[in-house]
Amino acid sequence: MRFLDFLILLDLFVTSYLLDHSRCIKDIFLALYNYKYTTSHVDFVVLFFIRQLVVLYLRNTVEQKEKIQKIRESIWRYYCLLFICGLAAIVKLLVFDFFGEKSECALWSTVSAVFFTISTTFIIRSLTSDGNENEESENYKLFKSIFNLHLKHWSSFRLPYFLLACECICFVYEPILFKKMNSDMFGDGPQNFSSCVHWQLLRLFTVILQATWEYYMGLAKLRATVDLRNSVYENILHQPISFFDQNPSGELSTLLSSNCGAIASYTPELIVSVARDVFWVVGNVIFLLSLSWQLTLTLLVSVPVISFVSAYFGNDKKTISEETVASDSRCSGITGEAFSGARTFRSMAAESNELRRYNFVNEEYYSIRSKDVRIDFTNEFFINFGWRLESWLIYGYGYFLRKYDQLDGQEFSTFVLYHYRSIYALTRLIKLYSEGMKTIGKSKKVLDILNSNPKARLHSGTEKPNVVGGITIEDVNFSYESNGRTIINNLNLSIAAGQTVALVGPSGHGKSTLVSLLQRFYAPMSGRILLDQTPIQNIDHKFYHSKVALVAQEPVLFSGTIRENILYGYDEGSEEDMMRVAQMANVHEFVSQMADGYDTVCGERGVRLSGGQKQRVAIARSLVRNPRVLILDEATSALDVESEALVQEALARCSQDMTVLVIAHRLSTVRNADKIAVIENGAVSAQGTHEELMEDREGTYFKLVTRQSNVI
Ligand SMILES: Nc1ncnc2c1ncn2[C@@H]1O[C@H](COP(=O)(O)OP(=O)(O)OP(=O)(O)O)[C@@H](O)[C@H]1O
Repeated sequence: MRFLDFLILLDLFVTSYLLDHSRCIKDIFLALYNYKYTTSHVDFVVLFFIRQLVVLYLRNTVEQKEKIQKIRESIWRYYCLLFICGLAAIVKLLVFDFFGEKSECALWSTVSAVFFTISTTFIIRSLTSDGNENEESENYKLFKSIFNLHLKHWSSFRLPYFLLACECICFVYEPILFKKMNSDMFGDGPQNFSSCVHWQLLRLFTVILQATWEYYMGLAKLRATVDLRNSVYENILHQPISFFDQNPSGELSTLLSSNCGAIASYTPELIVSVARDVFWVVGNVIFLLSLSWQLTLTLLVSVPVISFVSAYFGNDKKTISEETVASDSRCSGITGEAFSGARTFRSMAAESNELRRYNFVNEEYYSIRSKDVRIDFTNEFFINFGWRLESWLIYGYGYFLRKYDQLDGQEFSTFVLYHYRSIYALTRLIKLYSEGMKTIGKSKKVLDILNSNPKARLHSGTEKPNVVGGITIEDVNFSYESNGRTIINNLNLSIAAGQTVALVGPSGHGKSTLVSLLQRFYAPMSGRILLDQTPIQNIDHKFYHSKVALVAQEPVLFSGTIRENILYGYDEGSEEDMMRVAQMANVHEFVSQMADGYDTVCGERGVRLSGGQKQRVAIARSLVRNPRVLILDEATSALDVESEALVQEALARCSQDMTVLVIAHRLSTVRNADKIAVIENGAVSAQGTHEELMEDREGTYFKLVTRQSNVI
C-alpha cells in the first residue's frame, strides 16, 4: 500500500512539474479557451485526474473489507480505464511528435499509466485474495519444487545452457549486422559485399550453436526424466499398502510414463524460452526503437490484450491438466484391468461390456480435453488478433509517416521483418504461463510422492532379534482408512513357536485383515503384535519378511524364469538354496520335465504355469529364506484335488519346524491343527482343538463344520 501511495505522490509531483514547465497550470483557462488537440496540454491534466481518481478509489476501497468482493468482480473496468489513459497518452505523444511539439508530459502519462496498471494489479490482487491466496502460494511452492528438481541435474545442463547463452548473444548482434548489410548492399552509397558475408557467417555460427545445445539439452532432459522416474518409482514401491488401496495402478503408471517427462522437461524449456525469447525480444525491441521509436510505441497497444487473455485462462489450464491426469489414469485403469483379466472377459463373452466401460471413460476424457482445446483456441485467437491489430497499426501508421516523409521505406520493411521475429518470440513467452500451469497441474501428485519419504517409515524398524517363531497379538484394533469401519476389534491371540494354528470363521469377519497386520501391510490403530518378545514394527523390514513368509490364495509370479521367481528378492540365494526349496515344494518334479528346466519363462503373472504349479513355485519362493513363521492364506482353496494334495504334501514337509498360521475355508484341511481360532466380528470368539470346539453345539465352529458336511 505504501508503494501505491508513493506512486500517487510521484505522479502528482512529476505531472505538476511538467505541466508547470509547459505553463499549462498557470494559463489553464487560456489553454481551455484556445484548446487544440495537436498542441494543448490540457488533456494531460484530464488523464492525470482520471488515473489518480481510479487508483485513489481502488486504494481506499481495498481498505474497506466489505467492498473487496465488489472490487474483485469489477477490477477489469479499472484496468480498462488505466489502459485507455495510457493509450490516449501514446496517441497524444505521437501526434505531438508529428507536429514537432515538446512531449515530456505525454511520455510521463504513458509511463505512469503502465506503472499504475502493473503495481495496482499486484497490490490489489494480494490484498483482495482469500482462497486464491492459498492456491497461489501452492502454485509457487510447486513451481519451486519443480525448479529444485532441475537443480539436481545442473551439471548435465551446464554445457547446453552455456551454448544457449552464446546463441542469445548472437541473436542480439544479428540485427546490427543485418542493418549494416542492408545499407551496404542496398543503400544509396557504394556497394560492399563483406558485411553480407559477416552476417551470413554469424547466422551459420548461430545454426551450429543451436544444433549443438539442442543435442546436449535433449540428452540432459532424457537423463533428468529417467532419474525422476526412478526416484518416483522407488518412492511408490516404498509406500504403505494403503497408498495402493487408494491410488489405482493406472494412475500410477501414467504418473511414471507421462508426468515425470513433462516435469523434468519443463524447467529447461522455461529457461530456454526465457533466455532465448527475452534476449530476442529485448534485442529486437532495441533495434525496432532505433529504426522508429514512433512505430515501436504502437506495439504497446496489444500487450494488455494478450497478457489479460493469457492470465485469464492460465488457472483453467491447471485445473484441466489435473482433471486430464485423473481421466487418463481412469482410462489406463480400465484397459489394465481388461488386459490382465483377458481370460475373464473372454470366458464371459464380455468384450462389448469392456468396450462400453472404456467408451464411457474415453468420452469423459474427450469432454475434459475439449475444454482444453476450446481454451487453446480462444487463447490463440486473441493472441493472433492482438498481433493483427499491431500489424494494422504498423502498416497504417507507417503509411502515414512515409506519406509525410518521416520514415524511410527501406527502414520500414526492415521494421516489419523484425516485428515478425519479435512476435514469434513473444508468442512463445506468453504461452509459457499456460504451459507452466499445465505442468503444475501434472506435478502435484508426483511431488507429493517424492516428498512423502516412505522409505524412512518402511525402514523405521532396525532390530534383528533371534527368532524362534512365537506370535502374540495383544488388544489389537484396526480399521481401513478408506471406510473407517472397525474390522479388528480388540483381538487377542497367542501362538507358540512351532504350533500350527488355523483361523476360521464367517466370511468378511477379518481373517485376511489379521494376516495383513501380521505382514505389516498396515499398522494397528492400537494394541501390539509381538514376534517372540519384539514388537513387529521394531524389526528390520527385510529381516522380518525373511522370518515371516506368506503364501497367498492367488500368488502373483513375475514375468521372469522359474529360477528368478523362486529367488525373487533374495539376492544372496544360491543355486543350492533354490534346489533345496524346489525339492521341498514339489517344484522339481514338474520343472525337470520342462525343456528349459528352471529357465522356463513364467509369463506375465505366471500365466504359462498351471494353478498348482504356480502355487508350488510360490511356496518355494516363501521358503527360500528359511522363515520361522509361515502364513498360508487359503493357499490351496483355488486348486483341484490332485494339485491340492501335492501342495498339501509339500506344505506338510516344509513346515515341520515352523510356526504355521493357516486361513482355511475348507475346515477338513485344518482338523489336525494344534489350535483353531474362530474369528468373528474382528475378535477371537472361541479357540481350541477341533475336538474341543466341536463340543460346543451352539458355537460358530460347530455350525460351520456341520454346514460344510451337509453340503458335501
Ligand atoms: N483394502 C481394504 N479396504 C477397505 N476395506 C477392506 C479392505 N480389505 C478388506 N476390507 C473389508 O474388511 C472386512 C474384512 O475383510 P477380510 O478380507 O479381512 O475378511 P475375511 O474374514 O478374510 O473374509 P473371507 O473369509 O471372505 O476372505 C470386509 O468387510 C472387507 O470389506
